[in-house]
Amino acid sequence: MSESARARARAHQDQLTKPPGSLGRLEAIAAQLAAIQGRVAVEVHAPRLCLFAADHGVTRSRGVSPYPRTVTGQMVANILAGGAAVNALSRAVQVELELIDAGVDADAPAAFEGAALSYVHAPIARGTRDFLDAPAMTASERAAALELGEAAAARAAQAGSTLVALGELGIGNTTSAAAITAALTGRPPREVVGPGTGLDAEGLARKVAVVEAALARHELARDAPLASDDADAAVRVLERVGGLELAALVGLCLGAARRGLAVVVDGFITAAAAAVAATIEPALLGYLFAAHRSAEPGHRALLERLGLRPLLELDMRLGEGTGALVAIPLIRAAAAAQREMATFAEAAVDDRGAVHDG
Ligand SMILES: Cc1cc2ncn([C@H]3O[C@H](COP(=O)(O)O)[C@@H](O)[C@H]3O)c2cc1C
Ligand SMILES: O=C(O)c1cccnc1
Repeated sequence: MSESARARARAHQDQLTKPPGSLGRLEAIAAQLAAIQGRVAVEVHAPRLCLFAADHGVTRSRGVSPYPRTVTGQMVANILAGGAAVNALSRAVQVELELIDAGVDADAPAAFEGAALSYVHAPIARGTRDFLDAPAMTASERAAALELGEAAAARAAQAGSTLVALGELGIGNTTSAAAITAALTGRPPREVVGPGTGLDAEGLARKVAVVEAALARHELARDAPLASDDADAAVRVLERVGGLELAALVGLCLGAARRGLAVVVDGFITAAAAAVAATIEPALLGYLFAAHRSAEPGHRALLERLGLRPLLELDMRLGEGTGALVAIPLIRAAAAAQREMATFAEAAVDDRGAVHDG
């Protein structure tokens, strides 16, 4: 992060042909990009959505999602065919899409044609273990998933991207995200567990009980938040109650920030991954943009922990990176204003307080 570039960006913004501060939060976005990129003439080049998919052991018999786990693999096929929300939105906002199978419980899909995306088939396991029985993943699976995310960051940087967006797919992953949220923030499960894809009241009560049991099983339940830099504890939480796509997203966040790329967080699930990553490496915080605030209740607690104010509030609760996608045009617009506008001097526009002789 370059605090001097941030200060220069702020000073430059006050020279541009507009009343000071009149581009509102777009100015804060552009100043943050300046700090990330170390220059005033910021740009959003080749933005890319990295969408990690994986299955969750907790979906086998616990009734935590209204949808069966087979939907994860079927949605992977749908994305490869170009028919998911993430395909339509990434086309609409012109963001590159990379889909990475980090651990889907399905056979490798047949060759695909037509959809404008790249696909990486690198499953670490056929989903996690049920975290009511055992840690969701082993230490070596966790390390491999972090590495998968790190490799995605390296590919994005290699392709010239200056911004990556976080996306996830995995039936049951709002349960994993809620367990992570409770463990990191110290909030009780009933406050951070939500309906996900649409559980009824009975299902919601079951899901709260599952998260409570998982926290007790792994001795993660606590009434206080995890220290903001307790890296070992954050890794432990990830291993015990996380998911392979979540661990890969942690690796992506860390790898992207290390390479000076901005990171756009999507909804509740990606925020859980970002919060784990920021506890491992607090310097990540300066690289994060929160795209929106999901309807899922635990998202608010995570945004508070991260100190992020979401750009949008659209009552979205889909995932796949869809909320991040709709926020990228705002970030792009903020960069364009800072880079392209004329100053008062360049445009010969009188600044405030200029005195006319008559
Ligand atoms: C058809 C379909 C498409 C999706 N795309 C994203 N999700 C989202 O919902 C899932 C998490 O919710 P839960 O924890 O309630 O299962 C994840 O796959 C997430 O990406 C979807 C869910 C469904 C059903
Ligand atoms: O906020 C999210 O990311 C979310 C919420 C529900 C289901 N899938 C994703």
